[in-house]
Amino acid sequence: MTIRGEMLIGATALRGAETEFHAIDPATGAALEPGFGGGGAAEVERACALAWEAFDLYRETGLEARAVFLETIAANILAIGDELIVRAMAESGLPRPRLEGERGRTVGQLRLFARTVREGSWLEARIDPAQPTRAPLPRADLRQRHIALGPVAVFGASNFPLAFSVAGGDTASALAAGCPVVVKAHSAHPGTSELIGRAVQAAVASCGLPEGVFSLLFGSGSRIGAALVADPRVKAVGFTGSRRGGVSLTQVAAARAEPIPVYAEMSSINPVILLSAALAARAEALGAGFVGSLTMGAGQFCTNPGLVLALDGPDLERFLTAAAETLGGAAPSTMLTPGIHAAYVEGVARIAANPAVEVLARGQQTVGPHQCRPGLFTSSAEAFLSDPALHEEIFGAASLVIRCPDVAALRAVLERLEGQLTATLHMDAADADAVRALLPVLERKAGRILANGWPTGVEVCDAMVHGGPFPATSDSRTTSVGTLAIRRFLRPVCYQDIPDSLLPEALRDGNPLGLWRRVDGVLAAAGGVGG
Ligand SMILES: NC(=O)C1=CN([C@@H]2O[C@H](COP(=O)(O)OP(=O)(O)OC[C@H]3O[C@@H](n4cnc5c(N)ncnc54)[C@H](OP(=O)(O)O)[C@@H]3O)[C@@H](O)[C@H]2O)C=CC1
Ligand SMILES: O=C(O)CCC(=O)C(=O)O
Repeated sequence: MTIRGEMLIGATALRGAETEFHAIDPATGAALEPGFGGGGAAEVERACALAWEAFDLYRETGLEARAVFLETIAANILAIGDELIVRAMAESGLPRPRLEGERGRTVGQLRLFARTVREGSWLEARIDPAQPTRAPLPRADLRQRHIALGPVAVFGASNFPLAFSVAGGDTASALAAGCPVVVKAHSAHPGTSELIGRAVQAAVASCGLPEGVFSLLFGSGSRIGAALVADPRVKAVGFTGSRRGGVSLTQVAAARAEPIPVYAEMSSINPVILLSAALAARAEALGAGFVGSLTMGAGQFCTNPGLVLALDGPDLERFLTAAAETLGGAAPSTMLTPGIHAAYVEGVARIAANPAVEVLARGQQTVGPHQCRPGLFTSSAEAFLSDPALHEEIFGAASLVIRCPDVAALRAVLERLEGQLTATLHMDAADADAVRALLPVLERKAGRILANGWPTGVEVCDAMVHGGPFPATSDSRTTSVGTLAIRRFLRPVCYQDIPDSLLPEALRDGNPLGLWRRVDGVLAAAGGVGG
């Protein structure tokens, strides 16, 4: 497939007339061909108009047809072959095995949403049959299902050019819900975006769907991205990226005549708590395991363990010695973009210059442009509690270990944290009482609580929560990974006394779709109301 530097608007491909830009290979700093033309107001208008035109038709596609569409996107992505991996490597600096794994995750995610669509429980069909003889007042026939919100704007993430980008989790869940999608591609990987975008566009055509189900725009976030979020036909937003970008988009969305939800995944330092018995039993192994998680992918995961908390003492020293030794041998690795690299260098310099912080270890010296040299720092609970600068995420392989004098200080540090995607406990049986005391705090702070593991590497499944209170996300009630993500793009509608022949199939007598439905308070696969 040739990368042409073109945006995809419905069934057409066109070159934007705004400022031309190139992807940069972060491993060399060289500009990659071809150039991409940024889009402008006309392309936003066209993409949104087509999406709106497609909406009513697409949201009522049968469950089987929609599932086949998602599976076709997955097949088309695989059919691109190695060209996709080669281009993504050049645009992101990420290594081949990581990108091959990410492609598998992307395709698996689309197939998982196909299964979810077919199964249909996300429609949450509820039926409260009429009670005409109820006293003192009769009850009407009331039936509820969920419908798609409307066209969704998706912002591709820099750190997952496949799994959180053009056909990533936000797009898969929005399409599964019945929402057309307009993607604002991340400017760091436009070639990868075009390849994937063409795979989606081809699936729209071969599945006979309205062309506006999918469009892909290039250009500046603050112009074309903000214009997309402001467009009245867009009804929700999915975003993964910086706190500043995410907050800015929530403000654009809130300032609209009709405010809309923004599901922005932004910033998290993912505290890891080393409890005393676990630390005593395996401090060295924990130190090595921690550095493995910290340095994976140059630390460019929003689940990266950026903060470690433990009681001060000899066992923590053992952990720190092992971690420092492992980290000291860690090779530098290329970061995603010159901008992300510059932000990392600046963040590390800032924390290293903090008088309350000790530099415990740095990784091997860098040998090429835009490389991340890992860093491990320590400080005290007292310093952490009094200096909000120590709470800030440094995107990359840098982490801060806080020495806590006692459990009360550890708890105070946790209480002071902002919202998190994850919180990790390393514990043994003898730590159970401490865990019991900390769990209520962790539940308030984080979307996912782990025991004896590391937070990087998110499973895509039904039970996953990849979310959390602000600033981990802008809306803690949901997740951006896993099948529950579909809920972000749905809303309930209740049908009162609507004749059976006019009801959506999901709610008709006889249960023609064979759905799990709550009928008169009882959840059942079939049964009640004639089905
Ligand atoms: N939470 C997480 O998982 C991640 C966090 N980050 C953090 O973000 C920093 C920068 O990384 P990056 O990936 O470029 O993230 P950004 O938030 O800068 O960009 C993400 C996307 O949003 C767009 N955008 C940014 N700001 C705005 C805005 N004000 N209005 C509308 N659209 C906007 C960008 O457009 P454009 O193409 O113009 O840049 C891009 O498409 C990192 O150093 C890191 O701190 C990064 C990746 C993931
Ligand atoms: O750790 C993962 O697999 C996912 C992390 C993530 O969502 C992110 O970095 O944006």
